[in-house]
Amino acid sequence: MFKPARHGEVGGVSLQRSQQQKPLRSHDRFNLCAEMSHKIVNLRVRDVRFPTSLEQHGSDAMHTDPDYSAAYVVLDTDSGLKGFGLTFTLGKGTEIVLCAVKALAGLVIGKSLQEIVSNFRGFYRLLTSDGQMRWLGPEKGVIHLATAAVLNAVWDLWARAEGKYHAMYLSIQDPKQIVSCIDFRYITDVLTEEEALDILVKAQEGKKQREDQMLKEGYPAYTTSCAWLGYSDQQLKQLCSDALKSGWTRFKVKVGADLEDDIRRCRLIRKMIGPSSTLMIDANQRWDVAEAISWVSRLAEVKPLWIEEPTSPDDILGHAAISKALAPLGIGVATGEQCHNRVMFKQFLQASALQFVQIDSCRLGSVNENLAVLLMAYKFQVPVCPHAGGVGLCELVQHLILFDYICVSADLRNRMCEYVDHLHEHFTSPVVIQDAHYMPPKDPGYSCEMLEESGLYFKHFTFVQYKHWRGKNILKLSHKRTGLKMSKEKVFQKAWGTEINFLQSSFSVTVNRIFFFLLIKVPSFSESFDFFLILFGLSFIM
Ligand SMILES: C[C@H](O)[C@@H](O)CC(=O)C(=O)O
Repeated sequence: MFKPARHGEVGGVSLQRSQQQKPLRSHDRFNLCAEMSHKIVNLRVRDVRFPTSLEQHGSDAMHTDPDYSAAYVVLDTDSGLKGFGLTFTLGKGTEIVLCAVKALAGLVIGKSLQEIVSNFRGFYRLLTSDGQMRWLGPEKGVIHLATAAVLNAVWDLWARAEGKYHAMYLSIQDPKQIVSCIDFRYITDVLTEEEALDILVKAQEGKKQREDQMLKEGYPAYTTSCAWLGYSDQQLKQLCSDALKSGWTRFKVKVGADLEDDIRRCRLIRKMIGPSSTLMIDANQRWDVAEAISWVSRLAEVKPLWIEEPTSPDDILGHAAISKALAPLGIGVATGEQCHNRVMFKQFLQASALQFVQIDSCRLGSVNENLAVLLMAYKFQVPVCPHAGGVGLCELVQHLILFDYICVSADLRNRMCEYVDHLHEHFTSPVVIQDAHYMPPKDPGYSCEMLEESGLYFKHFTFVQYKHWRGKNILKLSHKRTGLKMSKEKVFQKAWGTEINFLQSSFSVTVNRIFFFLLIKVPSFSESFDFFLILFGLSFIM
C-alpha cells in the first residue's frame, strides 16, 4: 500500500492510469446546487498514519523517525455534499490533534455553509477565540493545527458547492469577499483591510493572462525528495540522477546533524546538479544562533540559496541576526513551516528576519490566515515559497501559491513551491507535476479527499502490523545510533507508549494477533465494536 510516488508521476501511478481510473468523488455522487445551505450535520475525524520512518523518508536533523500522518476531517452535510480537510502530523502526535478536533466539533456541527461563508471572519474567530479553548493557544500549537484541519474541510466544502477549485475560485471572487475571510486583528499595524483590498484590486490587472500562463506552464517547484538526512550517499546519487532526468533544477538538502557529513553530502549534490541549478539547505531548528552562522558559513562553498529553519522557529530576533550575518555570503534565511500564526509572520517581516516566507496550509489557520500572510509578504516584497510534502500538503498548498501568483504578487522571481514525492496515491485528486512544475488542479475542492481505504490506513496498521513496523524501526535506529541491542520488550514499550504495554505479554500478543488477523482479513469484524471490546478485555486480563 505504501508506495512512494516517483518523479514525473502522479502519486505513484502514471498520468494515463490515473486519468482512466478516476475514483468517484463525493462531488460526483450528488446533484449539487450552489443555492443550498448545506447544513453540517456531522464531523468525523480519523487518525491516518504511514510508516515513512521505516525507509527514513522525511528524516531530518530533529525528526529522525517521522511517520507521516494526518488528522483527517470529513464534514457531512444535510445535502449529501461532504467537505474534506486535514492537518499534517507525525505519528503519535496525531492522537492529540484528534482530541482537539473533537473539542472543536461542537462549534461547527449545526452551522450551514451559507452561514459560515457569509461571515467567514466571524467563524474563524469563533473557532480561534472560544473562551475556554483559546487558553490552549491562542492560535498556536495543537489547537491551531486542529483549527486548520476543520477550516480546510470547510474551504473544501465551499469550493465543491461552487464546483470550483480554490485558486480559480478565489480569483474570480470579488476582492471584498476575499478580505472578508481574513481576521485582521493583531496585524493592522502593518496591513489594514483597506490596504489588503487595494492590493487585490490592483492585481486584477493581468489576472487572466497569469491564469492562462499557469494552466499552460504550471507553478515552479523544487524537490526535497533526494536528500533526506537518513538517506545513504548511494541513495542521494540515485535519486538526484533520477530527478535530473525528470527535469528538476531545484533541490533541497537536509543538514544539521554532523558538519563534515553535511559538507560531503552538499558537495556531492552540488557536483551532480551543476552550478546553474538551485540548492537549498534545511536544518530543521537544530542550532543556536552563533552555531547556525558558523555552520552555514562552512557550507557557503556549495552556494545555497537559503538556510531553512536554522534555529528555534520562535526566535525572531535570532533569525534576524542570522539573516544579517549570512547576507554578505549571498545566503538567505527561510522559515515558516512551524511559524504559528500571522502575528509571528508579521514580526519576522518587520524584523527582516527572513528572506523567504514558507507558509504552511495546516500550521496556520487554513486559507483564512494564509491569505493574511500572503498579503503581508507582498507588502514587504518578500517572496513566498511554501512548505509542502507531508501528507497532503502539496495537494493543499498548490491552491494558495497559484492564488498568490494570479491574484496577489504577479511575480515568479525567487519563488517556488516545495514538492515531495510521497503519498499522493492516497488522494482522489493527487497533485500533477510536469517538468518540475505544479499543474493547476482541475477537480472542484481543496484536493485533500483521501481514498476510502487510505483514510483507514492506520486502522489497518493498528496493533499487529503497527507494532511490527514501529518495533522494527526503533530496533534499526537504536542499533545505528548506539550500537546497543534493545530487548524486545523495550522496543515495544518505546514503540507503543504506556497505554498499550499490556501487549508485551506474549500470550496476549497471540490473542491479539488472531483477533487482528480477523480484523484485517474480515472487514465485517472491524465494524463490530462489541466484538472488539470483548477481545480487548480478554487480552487485557490475560
Ligand atoms: C519531518 C518532516 O519531514 C520535515 O523534515 C519536513 C521539512 O522540514 C520540509 O519539508 O522542509
